[in-house]
Amino acid sequence: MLNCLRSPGKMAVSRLPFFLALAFSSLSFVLSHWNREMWFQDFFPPNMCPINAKDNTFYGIMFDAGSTGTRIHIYTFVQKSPENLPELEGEIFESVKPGLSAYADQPEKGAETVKRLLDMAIDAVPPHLWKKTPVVLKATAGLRLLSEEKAQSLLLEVREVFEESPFLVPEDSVSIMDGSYEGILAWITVNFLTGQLSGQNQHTVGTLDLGGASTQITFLPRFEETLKETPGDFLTSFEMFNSTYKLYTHSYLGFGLKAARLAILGALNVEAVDGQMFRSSCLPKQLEAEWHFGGVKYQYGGNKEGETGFKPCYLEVLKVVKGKLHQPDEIRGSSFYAFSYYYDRAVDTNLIDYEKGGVLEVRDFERKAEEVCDNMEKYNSSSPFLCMDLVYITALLKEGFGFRDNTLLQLTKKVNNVETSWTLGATFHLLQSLGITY
Ligand SMILES: O=c1ccn([C@@H]2O[C@H](COP(=O)(O)OP(=O)(O)O)[C@@H](O)[C@H]2O)c(=O)[nH]1
Ligand SMILES: [Ca+2]
Repeated sequence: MLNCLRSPGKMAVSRLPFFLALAFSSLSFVLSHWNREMWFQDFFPPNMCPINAKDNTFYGIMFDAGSTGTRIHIYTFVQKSPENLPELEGEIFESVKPGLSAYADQPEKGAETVKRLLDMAIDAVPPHLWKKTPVVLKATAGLRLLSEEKAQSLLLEVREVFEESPFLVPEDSVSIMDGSYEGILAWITVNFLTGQLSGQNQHTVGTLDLGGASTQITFLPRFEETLKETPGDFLTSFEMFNSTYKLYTHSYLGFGLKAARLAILGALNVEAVDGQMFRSSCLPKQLEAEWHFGGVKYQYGGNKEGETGFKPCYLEVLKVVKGKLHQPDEIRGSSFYAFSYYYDRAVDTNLIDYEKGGVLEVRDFERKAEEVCDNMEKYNSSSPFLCMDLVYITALLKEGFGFRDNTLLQLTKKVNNVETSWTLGATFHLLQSLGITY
C-alpha cells in the first residue's frame, strides 16, 4: 500500500473507489437567491495517492475556520488526459483547537494557528505547483457571532499569512461564509460522495450538521406543498445535470451544541458574565466549574438544592428550542445524514462505532439522554455536559425540526474515506471559478 503521509502529524488521506469516478460527470448550480452562479463541473473522485504527484496532478487548499477548531483540507485532483475530466484523488486533513474566535483579542496569535496548518500544505504540495494552488479560508458561526471589528481583524491577519505564503491567493480568499452556503455545500459534498448527483435515479439525501455555534438543515423537497409553505429565504434554486433543483436550507445561528449550552444556562448574550454562576438541572448536582467558549470564561454548576435529571432538564431545554425553528412537514418521514456533534455524541455514548458510524432512530438519542441524565453519577468521568448535550440533540430533532421518534438518521463522519464537510463542495466551486481545469 502506498504511504500518503508527507509531513509529521496526524493526517488522514482518503481515496475513493473508481466506480464513483465513473458515476460523476458534471454538476453545476445557480444560487438564485443571491443571483450568483456557481458551476461545479468536471470533477471526478479519486484512485491515486498524493505522493505520486505527476504533471497532471493539481491541488486545492480549503480552511474551515469553525467555532471550535480550525481545519485544513488539502484536496488532490488528477487530470489523466486533456479529454478526460479531472478526478478527486484524495484528501489530507488536519485540525487544531480552539477555533479562531477564541483569539478575538489576539488576532495575530489566531493567524499563527492558520500558518502552522498551512506549513503542512507546503510539505504536501510539490513546489512547482505552489503558485497554481489556491488557498481559501471560510469562517463559520464562531466569527459570525463576534463583533464586525474583531472578526475583520482576525480575517486581515489570516489574509497576511496567505499573502506571505507561496500559494495562489484568490480575491476574497478569507471570509465569513453565509450560513446558507454552509448547508448547501455540505449537501453537495455528501450527495457527491454517495454518488447521488449523477445518473437517472437520483435519490438525494438530506443533511443535518450540528456545529458548535450554528446548525444547518438541508434537503431537496419532493412535494410541491413543501415549496409553497416554506419561507422564501429557506429555498435556494440551483441547476445540476441540466435540471433545476430547489433546495431547502437554513443555518440557525446560536443553535450549535455549544452555543445551546450557553442558552440553556441563560448565559448567551449576557454582558457581564464575570463572577456569575450559571446553574442547570442538566448538570451533576455538586458540580461547579469553569468553561471557556469564544474567548469568554463562564462559571457553571448543578442545581445544588433543586431538581436534576432528564425531566427537569428536558423542560429547561425546551424553552430554548420550542417554536424557534421552521418545521417542514415533509421531513417527518424521511431519513437524513447527520454528522459533526450528532456523530460525536453518538460515539461518546456508544450508540455508534467511531470508525463505522451507523443508523439510529431519533428515539435512540432520547433513550440515551434519559439513561445519562437519570444516572449522572455513573457518567462522571465523561463530560459534565453529556446529559445536557443529549437532551438538546433530542429536543432539537423532535421539538425543533419536528422529526418523528422513528425518523432514521445515518450517522456519518466520512464517506469513502473523505470527510463529510462543506469544504469539498466549496473546493469544487473554488477550482471551477478559477478555471483550474488542466
Ligand atoms: O472537518 C470537520 C470539521 C468539524 N467537525 C465537527 O464539527 C463539530 C464542531 O463544529 P464547528 O467547530 O465547525 O462549529 P461551527 O462553526 O460549524 O458552528 C464537531 O462535532 C466536529 O467534530 C467534523 O466532524 N469534521
Ligand atoms: Ca462546522
